[in-house]
Amino acid sequence: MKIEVMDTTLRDGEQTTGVSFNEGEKLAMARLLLEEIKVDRIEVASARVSEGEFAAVKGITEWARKNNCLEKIEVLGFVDGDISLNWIKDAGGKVINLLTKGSKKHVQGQLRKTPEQHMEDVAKVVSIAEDMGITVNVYLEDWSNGMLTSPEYVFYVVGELKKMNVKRIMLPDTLGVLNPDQSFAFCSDMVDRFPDTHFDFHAHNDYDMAVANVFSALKTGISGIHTTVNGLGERAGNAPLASVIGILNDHLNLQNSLDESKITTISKVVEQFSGLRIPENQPITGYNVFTQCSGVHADGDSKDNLYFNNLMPERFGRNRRYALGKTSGKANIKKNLEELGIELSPEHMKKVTQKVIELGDKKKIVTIEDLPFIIADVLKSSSVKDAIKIRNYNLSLAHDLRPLASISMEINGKRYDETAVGDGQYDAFMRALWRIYKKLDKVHPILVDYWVSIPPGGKTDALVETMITWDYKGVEIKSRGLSADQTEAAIEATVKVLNVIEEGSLTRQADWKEKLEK
Ligand SMILES: CC(=O)SCCNC(=O)CCNC(=O)[C@H](O)C(C)(C)COP(=O)(O)OP(=O)(O)OC[C@H]1O[C@@H](n2cnc3c(N)ncnc32)[C@H](O)[C@@H]1OP(=O)(O)O
Repeated sequence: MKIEVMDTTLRDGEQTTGVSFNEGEKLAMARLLLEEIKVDRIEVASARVSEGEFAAVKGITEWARKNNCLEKIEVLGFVDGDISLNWIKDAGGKVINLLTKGSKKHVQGQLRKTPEQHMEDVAKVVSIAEDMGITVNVYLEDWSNGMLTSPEYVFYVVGELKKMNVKRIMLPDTLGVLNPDQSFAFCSDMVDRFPDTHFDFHAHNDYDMAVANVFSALKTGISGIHTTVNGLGERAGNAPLASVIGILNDHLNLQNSLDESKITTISKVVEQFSGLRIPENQPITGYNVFTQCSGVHADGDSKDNLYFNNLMPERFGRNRRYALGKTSGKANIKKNLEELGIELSPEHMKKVTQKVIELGDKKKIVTIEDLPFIIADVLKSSSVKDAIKIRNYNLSLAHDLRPLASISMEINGKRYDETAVGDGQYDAFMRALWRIYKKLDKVHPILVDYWVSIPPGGKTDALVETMITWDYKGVEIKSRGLSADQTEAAIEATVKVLNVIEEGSLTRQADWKEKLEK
């Protein structure tokens, strides 16, 4: 049996706090959902809401008419005689998803009607719809609570609906109260009592069980399910389309029309339009869910794809990535280097790995974009010895006070301490450093240029590369440092140049270059 998927990103998804789609955005999403993802139906709005919503529905129905898919465009409407129906008709719609009450509590408490009166009102709307040539699907709002507290009412309502010209009956867990066992039991009950009825199940994620509930509901033989892109929707949202695709294809093997390779595109589009970021660990669509962080996993992948599951990223138009950080080993780094087309000697590989782990200790993740900087940094410093070491430093920055630096350093095994103020933290650091040099009667290089960059796409927590140009006895030298912190990167570049100077009596520019760029 083929499962029908109705996506309600444009209606329930828009009921997410703070989310409002404009006319153009709604049309773009409608087209992507129907043309690219190939969902069977979409619910695009609630009737009567606003002029903007009317224009949006009109835009979608005009496009759908030209593309022969008007029956796939659905609009939620109310039990209000012909008001919602006229709104839908004027907007060019052909399908109403009629919001009826699925629990006794709601019919009595909100509409203040008896079940019989409610059914009379519903029958009136269905009959008007028939005259207007509008297809009727019916929501049993609060159906899950109806099954928990007034099942006889639910069975009465469905019995009445079966006498009317209703195409589908939609079973919403409106308040997201069900668990998978209850979803299975209640959907089974509906399917058994009312055979030959098209039932859709509509989950909400209040207990983080929307996808699990969809899984259980689909095992009962219901005909369709509702989803939203990125799990948008009222309160905690609905069942995310991407996760539902995963369980339909991998756990239930149920026939469906969805093209999973396009799911990443629509997720990103909806992320942009809704302004709600996809959590980085969101299954299938999250930025990091196809990233292996641990070195052991990367090693296993290289040997025999030992750490892959069925959710291969390529299915969803994505690639596997290997994170760089303190949990990454050689294998992770090798995978990244392969992607960049770089090969390193075992010795350099070891150094790069050490540097990545060291940086990972300070920063959560090192990205592939950081890697060329790290390699350049490690390779450039590999031929220089370590006669000068900064043991400790303390830099202070306070409002209305000049930055202060206290440093403790080692030169050829001897310790020196100094403190200085400066115009910035790095300036204070350098002044303290040069004081030590002055005491030792050592000539120090003069800073002539200071250049800072972050890898492309880097954020405020990205690695920073500092390139400093020095003049030492008339010779221009460049050194670079790399760190998550700009001042630390500058200090690293400084120590590097001091070590090169300390190492020998090189004076020719070519020699400097050779030392620093090897
Ligand atoms: C399953 C779901 O998520 S349901 C989502 C339904 N969609 C929406 O609510 C979309 C946004 N809503 C709106 O823009 C507005 O609520 C409108 C335009 C639909 C109606 O607005 P208003 O006329 O101002 O009414 P209000 O917003 O206060 O809604 C409450 C009224 O609707 C009635 N109502 C509630 N459910 C239904 C229903 N299924 N059918 C008909 N009337 C209903 C209530 O009884 C109440 O009527 P009353 O004022 O006579 O007591």
